[in-house]
This record gives sequence, structure tokens and C-alpha cells, in this order.
Amino acid sequence: MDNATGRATETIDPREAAHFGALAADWWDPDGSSAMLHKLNPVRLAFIRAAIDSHFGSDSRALRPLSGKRALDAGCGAGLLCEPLARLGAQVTGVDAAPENIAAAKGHADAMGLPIDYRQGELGMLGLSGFDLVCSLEVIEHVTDKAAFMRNLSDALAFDGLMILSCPNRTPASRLLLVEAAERLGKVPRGTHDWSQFVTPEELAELVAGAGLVPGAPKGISWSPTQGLHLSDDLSLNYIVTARKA
Ligand SMILES: C[S@@+](CC[C@H](N)C(=O)[O-])C[C@H]1O[C@@H](n2cnc3c(N)ncnc32)[C@H](O)[C@@H]1O
Repeated sequence: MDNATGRATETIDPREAAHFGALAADWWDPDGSSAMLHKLNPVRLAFIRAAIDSHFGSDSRALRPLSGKRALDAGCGAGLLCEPLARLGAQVTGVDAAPENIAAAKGHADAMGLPIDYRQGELGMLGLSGFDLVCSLEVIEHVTDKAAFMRNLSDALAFDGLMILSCPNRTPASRLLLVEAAERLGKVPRGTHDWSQFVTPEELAELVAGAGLVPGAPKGISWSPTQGLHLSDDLSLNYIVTARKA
């Protein structure tokens, strides 16, 4: 919120929205422009499932541990996380900056028979609140005002809710592998990443605390030739972390 005007702070960068909107058409193609997100999905879902069971006390074998819970995915793209959350039983809302992504997300969810509430727009202006689970994965490095975006996420979270965030770390390794190599080899579309906008775990912890939240211990998302992408203690490339209200 801008204290002078009382209006929600704008966090959408129109160039970012246009960049990602242009990828909407093949977002759900596992070999398309969002292939890297498809590869990340099982790894981050393993982390999310363990965090859900720990936070909400669900059984790790339960098929729908989010039954009766409301989940928000902020910066949802075309819905790669929203759909598994819906299958885990949540009543899901997905928000994204790009109208093309929201159209693709709605089309895919309809085809899958999943009743997901998709909205395009600025999170802080949508009046969303009271979510048991708020996720925002690989988004904060694309917004104009990270502190305002984090406050918007926090405002949407219920008092006893769980937040899950992921983003690339700003290290020499991430510059080499996630920006230079990944874009040169066509693993992610050119222009997807601005290394200077990557967020270190220490910076994310400060942003989280600034929004009245307490971060959990981050877990690295690493890559190796034998294991591919996997959860690890190495935070140098990408990491995922929980937060809850202080
Ligand atoms: C790298 S993609 C990640 C998509 C999805 N979270 C995932 O991991 O599968 C980043 C997404 O964030 C969206 N985005 C960027 N800035 C945003 C903002 N301020 N509010 C909502 N969405 C935003 C983009 O349109 C894009 O769909």
C-alpha cells in the first residue's frame, strides 16, 4: 500500500507480463517453452506436500490433504501448480499478470474438469484474503516492487496459514547455469531471467520478515547429471522455503 495515496502498489512489470504472455500457447507442452517449469514441478511438489503435511497435520498417504482448504497461487502462469493443488483437494485461486496465461490456464482446467478460480491482475487490488495456503513460485524475481509483492502475499494469507516461495539465488553459479547456459542452450526462452533481480536467501528472509512473516529453513533445488533436478542442501542455484505469520 502506498501510504501517501492509500492505493495498492503496482508490482506488475508490463514487459514481464508480455514476455510470459507470449509463452502461454505452449505452456502446457512439457517440451515447450516452459519445459523447465515442468521439470521443476515434481521436485517442488515433493517439498510442498511435506510442508502441507507438517503444517496442517495431514497424513503423508492422504489423497486429498487440502480438502476444505483454500489455496492461492500468485503468479500462476498457465496453472502448472494450481492443478495439482486442486487435485490435493484445495479450492484454488490462481492469479497472474498476463491475460494470455489466465486464458490458457482456464482452458486447461476446463479440459481437466478442475474448478479453479483464475484471475488476471494486480494481487493487491483483487481483495483476496484468508487463504490457508499461499504459493508464489519463481515469481518474485519478475515483479517491480518485491517488498510490496510480499506484503500482498502476506495480506492474502490466513492468520494460521502456510506460505511457500521459491526463486533463483543470485550467485555466480546461477548466472552461469540459469541465465547464460540455459538461455544459450534454449532450455529457457531468451530474456526470461535478469540475474540482477534474483534474490538471495538472506534477502528473501528480510522481505518475508518485513511482511510480518517468519521464514522456515530453505531447501535447495539443485541439478546433477545423475539425479537431474532434486531437493538438496545446496542453495546456490534455486531454493524453496516456507513462511508463516509471525
Ligand atoms: C517464471 S513464471 C512462473 C509461473 C508459475 N509460478 C510456475 O512456477 O509454474 C512467472 C509468472 O509470474 C507472472 N508475474 C510476474 N509478475 C507478476 C505480478 N506482479 N503479479 C502476478 N503475476 C506476475 C508472470 O506473468 C509469469 O506467469
